[in-house]
Amino acid sequence: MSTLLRVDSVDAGYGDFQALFGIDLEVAEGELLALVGANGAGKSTLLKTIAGALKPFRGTIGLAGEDVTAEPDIRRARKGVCLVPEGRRLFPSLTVEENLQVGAATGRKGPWNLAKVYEAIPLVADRRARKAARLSGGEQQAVAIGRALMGNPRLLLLDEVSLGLAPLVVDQLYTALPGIRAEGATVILVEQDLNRTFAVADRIACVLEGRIVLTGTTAGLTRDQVTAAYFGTGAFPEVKTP
Ligand SMILES: Nc1ncnc2c1ncn2[C@@H]1O[C@H](COP(=O)(O)OP(=O)(O)OP(=O)(O)O)[C@@H](O)[C@H]1O
Repeated sequence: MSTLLRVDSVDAGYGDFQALFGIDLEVAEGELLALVGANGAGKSTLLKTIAGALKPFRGTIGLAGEDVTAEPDIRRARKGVCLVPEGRRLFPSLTVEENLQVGAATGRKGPWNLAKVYEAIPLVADRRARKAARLSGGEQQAVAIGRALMGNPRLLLLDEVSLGLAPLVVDQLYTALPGIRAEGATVILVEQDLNRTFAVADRIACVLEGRIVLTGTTAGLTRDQVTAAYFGTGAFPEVKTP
């Protein structure tokens, strides 16, 4: 499979503070990669750097063979890179449907439209006429994913979208994932729940204190290895598996 995303020797952070150190990562077209790591490990920072919301101090970000390091998030969005950040970022005075329509502003052609989003995430369909301000946190999160899909993402970056959500909502989001991939999206997600991670991901990358300390296919890694990498205990394999 061809490489969609290539992160090369990336250092990144905020002002004087360095949060990421020498990140190398490749994600193949169509793959689902899960980023795992403790609070503050640097997962969100990595997603922001990939999305172009944060400019790396050093290193490069390649998308489908093109160096996009210098391109801001808006230009990357037009190329299909879409970040669904932690927390709610909807327009509160707009309805759910209007918020979804905002997502189509990338102008990217593709399989996703309102009907498809409603089919994939029924919870969103049920709330379509409601103002975003009147949604629960979980409902807003589900709409944020729907809005991202409306932009026909080529690379969908989901940052802890299940955080604080009711199990029913999380189930609906995870049930929608295979369909999202079948429509052609490559996905990187941050997920704290290892059971879910192992159930949905093709590959896992563990981030510890700003470094990727372990990567491997879900089938090739054990929970113990991932847990040890998460907490920074135990020995990690010296060589990263493909
Ligand atoms: N806007 C910011 N300004 C300064 N430092 C920040 C900012 N955002 C994050 N950091 C710091 O960067 C480091 C990495 O944070 P990041 O949010 O990427 O971690 P994370 O792995 O996503 O954590 P969590 O699981 O808690 O969301 C942390 O030390 C954090 O305090």
